[in-house]
Amino acid sequence: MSGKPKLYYCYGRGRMESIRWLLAVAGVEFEEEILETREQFEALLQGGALLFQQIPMVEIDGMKLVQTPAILQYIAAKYNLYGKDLKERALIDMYVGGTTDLMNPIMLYPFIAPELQEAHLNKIRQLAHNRYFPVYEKILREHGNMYLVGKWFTWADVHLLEAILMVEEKFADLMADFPLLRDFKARISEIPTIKAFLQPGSQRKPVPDEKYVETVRRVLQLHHVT
Ligand SMILES: N[C@@H](CCC(=O)N[C@@H](CS)C(=O)NCC(=O)O)C(=O)O
Repeated sequence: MSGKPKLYYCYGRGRMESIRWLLAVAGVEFEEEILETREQFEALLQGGALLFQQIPMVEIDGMKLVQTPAILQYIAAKYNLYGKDLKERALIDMYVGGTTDLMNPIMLYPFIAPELQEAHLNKIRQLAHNRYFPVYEKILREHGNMYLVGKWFTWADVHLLEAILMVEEKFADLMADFPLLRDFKARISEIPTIKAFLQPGSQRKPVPDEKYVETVRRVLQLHHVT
């Protein structure tokens, strides 16, 4: 055992990507076991490693953690990215809740039936433009700080950056209406660990493609997601 956290997931973003982001931004090196076959997944199941028969799973500090929010909260708290007190923590949870609700339909998009994809994409655009991004723009304006919460960057900032990048990949023009979010993105992308994670060759995963979708379906035996 190397002592590094070990991440169990398919080769792709999905629910694991925010965990990769948070570890990378905290400057924590991690290993990955890439699941490509149903047999690998079943071996984990049979070994009792997956509490609810689901991934992501992360081995860290002698634990086998599942449930993405629990994993993220543990990492955020351990590496001082979870605010200075309970009130800051509540704000961080609330803001991460919003970015999660925006990222979930983007994460689901590659699994949507082709005839439903256009409507799904329109819905994502509406959510980003009319519901979530105006809120984060307002928070940055009113907080008057470089970051969303307190005086230092937190998990909420990391999650917002990930959400902005995911939305931009789908709608390159959308950020035009959100100048503070554009500034935020430019500033936070200069934080050294973030800059490194954004470079080619990092453990950041690419935009989902057909191969990723096929692998997830094979490993998880998922047939229909609509
Ligand atoms: N609430 C869980 C949901 C995990 C989840 O749905 N994982 C999917 C893959 S991303 C999975 O393992 N699906 C297989 C199944 O539910 O049987 C979390 O937040 O981690």
